[in-house]
Amino acid sequence: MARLNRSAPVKVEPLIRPGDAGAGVLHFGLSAFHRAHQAVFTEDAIVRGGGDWAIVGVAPSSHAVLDALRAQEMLFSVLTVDGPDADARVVGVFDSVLHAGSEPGAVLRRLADPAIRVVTLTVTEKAYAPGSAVLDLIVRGLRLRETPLALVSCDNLHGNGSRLRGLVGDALDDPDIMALLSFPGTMVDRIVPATTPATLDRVESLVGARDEAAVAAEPFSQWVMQDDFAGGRPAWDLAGAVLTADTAPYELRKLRVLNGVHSALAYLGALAGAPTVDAALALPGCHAAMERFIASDIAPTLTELPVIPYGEQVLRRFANSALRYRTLQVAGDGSQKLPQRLLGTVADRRAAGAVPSYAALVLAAWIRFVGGRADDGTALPLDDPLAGSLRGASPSRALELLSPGLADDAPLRAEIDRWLRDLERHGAAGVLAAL
Ligand SMILES: NC(=O)c1ccc[n+]([C@@H]2O[C@H](COP(=O)([O-])OP(=O)(O)OC[C@H]3O[C@@H](n4cnc5c(N)ncnc54)[C@H](O)[C@@H]3O)[C@@H](O)[C@H]2O)c1
Ligand SMILES: O=P(O)(O)OC[C@@H](O)[C@@H](O)[C@H](O)[C@H](O)CO
Repeated sequence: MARLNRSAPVKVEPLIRPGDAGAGVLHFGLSAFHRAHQAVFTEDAIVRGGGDWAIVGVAPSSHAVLDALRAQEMLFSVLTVDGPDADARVVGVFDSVLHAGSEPGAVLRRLADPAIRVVTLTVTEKAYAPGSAVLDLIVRGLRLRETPLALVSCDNLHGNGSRLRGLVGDALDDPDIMALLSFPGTMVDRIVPATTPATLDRVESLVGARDEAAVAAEPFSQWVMQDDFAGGRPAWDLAGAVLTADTAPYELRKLRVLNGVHSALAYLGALAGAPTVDAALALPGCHAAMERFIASDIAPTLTELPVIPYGEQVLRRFANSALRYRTLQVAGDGSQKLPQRLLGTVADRRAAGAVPSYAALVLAAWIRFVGGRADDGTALPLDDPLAGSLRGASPSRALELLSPGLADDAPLRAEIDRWLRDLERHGAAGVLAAL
């Protein structure tokens, strides 16, 4: 079958074609999530509101997606999957792509280019640290900047806008340039697993061309953002994004409920041998356990938005059997993710004098997971920047690596130890079934 490109005969035409709109957004991280989320919102915004807002994508290190997009003249597909149903869309919103490692000069020129008025990022939690290569490159480019620009973190971090502002401000140390910049907070949400060969085959049959940059995603997609764009923005509101003064309540609810439960399913599921999130949720007792985790531990820490109906919706989304999100993918980088997703819940419940038992179970499952063996003895991979220290660490040391002082909380520690004994004795499936 022919490769997707601008002249390939396809069954699904893109809503816009590369070149129809000039470049206005520079995006770092050609992640699966970016392609299924911001790229789609931005294409819809251009269709409904016009403007030169096509995306220049920057790959921080890997060449794979960049090469595929270049081979396909910037076209790629998004497969929306819902149980047995699937629908494909071809997206033409990319203007061009650059490789940060081998084309840093071109990236710096784009960061200084007045046509670029928004920079977005999906660079994973671990890149938000002083000295990270991608932030260093961005700061080098910002030193050349003379016109207003918004920098928008689209990663799963609480207070992502202020976090990025702090890191950039410290590294830049230049109030005049900082005065040109804004850092709107955002809550981003669409479940987008890593692309598999089955995704590519399904896209091929629906689109009528081979697409090596395709992604699959659930139907649900949400983007809540603070309306603080120093250089203007695409008409994302016309594409369904929610513009609000304060994104914090949305971020907190999403991180603690959706991402917290996702990680719970990842660690418990991986220990029990469940390959995917939907399979973990289907383990006997698991759905009810997650409902209680949300109601008993998470909901009392969130007062501004309804939590229980949101949690029910999240569990329905996780049950989507077509997503096949691997538990091992969600389980990766736990040392970077759990502080965002779980430790706020733990801290708030401890401050209220309660011991969050389900959150303690998730911590125990993570400790057992980093130990490297599933309940049946199968080896588990550990993809984490702290892997070298975590492998072979005692429970106290693992908790200390996650957050200094966590292991010293005696009531919490007793609950984690109780779960560790239960997991050792009965396995994760046995523990869930008995809850
Ligand atoms: N997949 C989802 O369902 C989803 C949903 C909401 C938010 N997100 C956010 O998007 C991010 C990407 O997720 P994905 O599932 O698409 O993963 P992915 O593996 O497709 O993409 C990861 C991206 O991060 C970049 N990256 C990795 N390590 C980096 C580093 N140290 N410095 C700079 N860049 C780095 C990679 O180059 C790649 O572009 C997540 O970390 C998360 O914060 C993902
Ligand atoms: O993308 P990560 O690796 O930070 O986390 C894995 C998932 O929990 C996450 O991507 C969710 O699918 C997503 O946040 C849903 O919007």
